[in-house]
Amino acid sequence: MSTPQLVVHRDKELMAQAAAARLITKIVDAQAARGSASVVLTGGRNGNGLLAALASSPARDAIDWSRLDLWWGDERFLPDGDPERNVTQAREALLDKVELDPSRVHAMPASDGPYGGDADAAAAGYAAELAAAAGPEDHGPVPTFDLLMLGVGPDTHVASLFPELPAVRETERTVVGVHGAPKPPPTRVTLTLPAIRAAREVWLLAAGEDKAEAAEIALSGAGEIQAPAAGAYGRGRTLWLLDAAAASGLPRALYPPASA
Ligand SMILES: O=C(O)[C@H](O)[C@@H](O)[C@H](O)[C@H](O)COP(=O)(O)O
Repeated sequence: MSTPQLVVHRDKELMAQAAAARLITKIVDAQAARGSASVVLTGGRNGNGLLAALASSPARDAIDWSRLDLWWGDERFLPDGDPERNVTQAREALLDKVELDPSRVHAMPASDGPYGGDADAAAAGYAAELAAAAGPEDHGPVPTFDLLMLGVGPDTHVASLFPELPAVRETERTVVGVHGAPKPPPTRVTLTLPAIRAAREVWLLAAGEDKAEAAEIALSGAGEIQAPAAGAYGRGRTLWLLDAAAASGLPRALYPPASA
């Protein structure tokens, strides 16, 4: 378990730009070291804001987009192409603007896909896809992600792991269906904490006043069932990327001065 590190930026816009620059460097370094990179994307405003910032970055094409494996931390269980799906929003923000290898873009199943409207079957199918991509050197039935990003919800949820609901309590399966999520839509598919913790690095994105309480709760020793973000950590590094508004409730000693 890696102790959370915090970086605080002046505002939401700067946080998105700085996180995008950090992501470019992370991917370029992974590709230089291992020939390819594996990244798990998140949905939500902060996650999509980061992707949009990356799309407009002058350094964007330092990444070899053909050697990048993309996975998702969660997905709204809706028909393919639905504007509310995380993959739809990621395509609009970035993915349709770069030359990815389609076989390396692993979207979670849609509700009109091979599993029909069965979110639990869709989750099992995605777990099988992850297991098939895992190698002997990996930690369990998921590939070792270089980076897994998570937007933090105002209630401290990450991915579709909501406080007290069954999915955050899962200790064996890597992907589960979610029913009755408090954040619409109610039916989702999500990685579980064991899958999240297989990542080398986990970045948690929290920008905006509405995330201040969640950051304070998650970083003050709360349990992962009550505060799922508290249970999201990487094997080598856990990094919270915040803006000053989201960090406003944190003890000043917990984080360095906000960037200029
Ligand atoms: O499917 C989703 O809704 C996201 O994956 C979810 O986990 C999101 O990251 C958080 O709810 C934060 O969302 P915002 O950045 O929009 O606050």
